[in-house]
Amino acid sequence: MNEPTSGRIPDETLERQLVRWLPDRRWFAAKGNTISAVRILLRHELTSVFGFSAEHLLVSVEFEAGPAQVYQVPLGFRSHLPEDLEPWALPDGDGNGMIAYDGLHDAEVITLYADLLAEAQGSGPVQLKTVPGTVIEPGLRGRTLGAEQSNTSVVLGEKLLMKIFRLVTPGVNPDVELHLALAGAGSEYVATLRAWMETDVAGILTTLAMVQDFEANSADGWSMALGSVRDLLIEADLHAAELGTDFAGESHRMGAAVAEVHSTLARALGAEERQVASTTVEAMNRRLDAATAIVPELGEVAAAVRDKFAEAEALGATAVQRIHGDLHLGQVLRTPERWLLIDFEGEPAKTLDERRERDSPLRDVAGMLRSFDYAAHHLLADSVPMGAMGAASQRDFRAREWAQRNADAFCEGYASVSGTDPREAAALLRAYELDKAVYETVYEARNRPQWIGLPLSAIRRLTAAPR
Ligand SMILES: Nc1ncnc2c1ncn2[C@@H]1O[C@H](COP(=O)(O)OP(=O)(O)O)[C@@H](O)[C@H]1O
Ligand SMILES: O=P(O)(O)O[C@H]1O[C@H](CO)[C@@H](O[C@H]2O[C@H](CO)[C@@H](O)[C@H](O)[C@H]2O)[C@H](O)[C@H]1O
Repeated sequence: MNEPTSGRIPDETLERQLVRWLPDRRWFAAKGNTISAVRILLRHELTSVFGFSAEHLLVSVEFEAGPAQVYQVPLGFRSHLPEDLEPWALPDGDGNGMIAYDGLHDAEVITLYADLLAEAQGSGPVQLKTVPGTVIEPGLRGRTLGAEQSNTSVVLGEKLLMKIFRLVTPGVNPDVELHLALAGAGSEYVATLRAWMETDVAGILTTLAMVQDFEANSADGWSMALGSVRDLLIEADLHAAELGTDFAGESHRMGAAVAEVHSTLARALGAEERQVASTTVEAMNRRLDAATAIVPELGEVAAAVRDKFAEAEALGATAVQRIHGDLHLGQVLRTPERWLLIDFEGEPAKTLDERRERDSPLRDVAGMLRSFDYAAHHLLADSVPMGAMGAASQRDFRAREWAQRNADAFCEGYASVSGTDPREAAALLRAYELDKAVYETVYEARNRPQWIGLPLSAIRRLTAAPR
């Protein structure tokens, strides 16, 4: 290690700064809960030279109500903060002449992680594991990848993507677990896993980050779908099928890719039959109750939603296996060759045990159908007042047509690989769509309140559908 810096910000000061800084982070998963305290669990120095240092932090965040959560907060410290890092500074800075900031927005800090990867070793309690056969060249320069989402992803030398999990749940992250299983089975439909980072949290080996090939020439499904919808809304006299940017062919291929991944996961990790009533529907009703306490508008539709959940019980038993768990258009990447699925973490709001449970592949299909609905309507949601969202305007009609056309194409693509069309289990598929839309109302209430009309309209439409 190099010469130590003059000042190290004391733990208590950093903890106080984090109480004020964390709630506004995009990746802070406990929006709506008031933080009562932040406690540093791990504070490990990665480097320290005069005027600059970097530390890897794990903090426990305690709330006025509800269980504590662990977050990962790599920090940089500088005596003078360059302008581009100012937005990432923690408030009330200048502890001991140093200013703390989010290290994952500083190329110099990110590059420290790239160096650890190249050495294929960790630093102190932070351990790195490379997949056998992986050699990572030294000197890869780091940069933050675009907008933050549930986690923070950085690109190393335009070759590797390192995703640093923010909310850390003790245990092996399903993103690493499922990527390993899929790679082991030779799946072509995921980016190749190269390494991961782990540490011990309360005696449990816990994933901190994962590293996979960066698909530089890819586009994400959400941007591609929006391009198609935008063209449709400009030319609202045309049907979706008449557009040069019709998306149905891509949706068909995407459905086929999802079915391939499901079949590989079932082969690699097993599948079984489960009763729909006592497992799936019970859990959906519990989730609806919890969501209604947060989004009061759900109270008006809760009985109708429950009726639709009950219709799914008629199926008796259904096959369950490991699935993606939070599939939407932002979780698929189109490379020049094929669609890839990314981000196998499952829904951020679920516990690790829930995310690792076997579930019906129809949950993933429903996730994508919900996403077609979002893509079709969100440009309208930004321009039309929420009260008027259901208005039968020409553009609204076209948007619905687009969502239906792509949902059908996706299901047909899925059936072309699996041999079974997901629409055959219509009641269960609808129940999963409703369950997802209920989850989305909570997600939107907490993250993007201006979008809450999207899932609420969908719930009204899905509950009005005939048996
Ligand atoms: N292997 C990859 N190559 C290129 N871009 C990727 C890759 N994996 C993810 N991305 C991009 O990074 C973004 C964040 O990835 P994701 O795994 O969804 O993170 P989060 O858990 O934060 O939602 C995605 O929207 C996608 O565009
Ligand atoms: O951060 P993640 O990608 O793990 O997922 C969370 O955020 C998503 C939004 O970024 C959210 O997805 C919802 O909005 C999408 C459009 O932005 C839409 O395509 C999805 O269908 C809709 O569910 C996702 O639910 C949430 O878990």
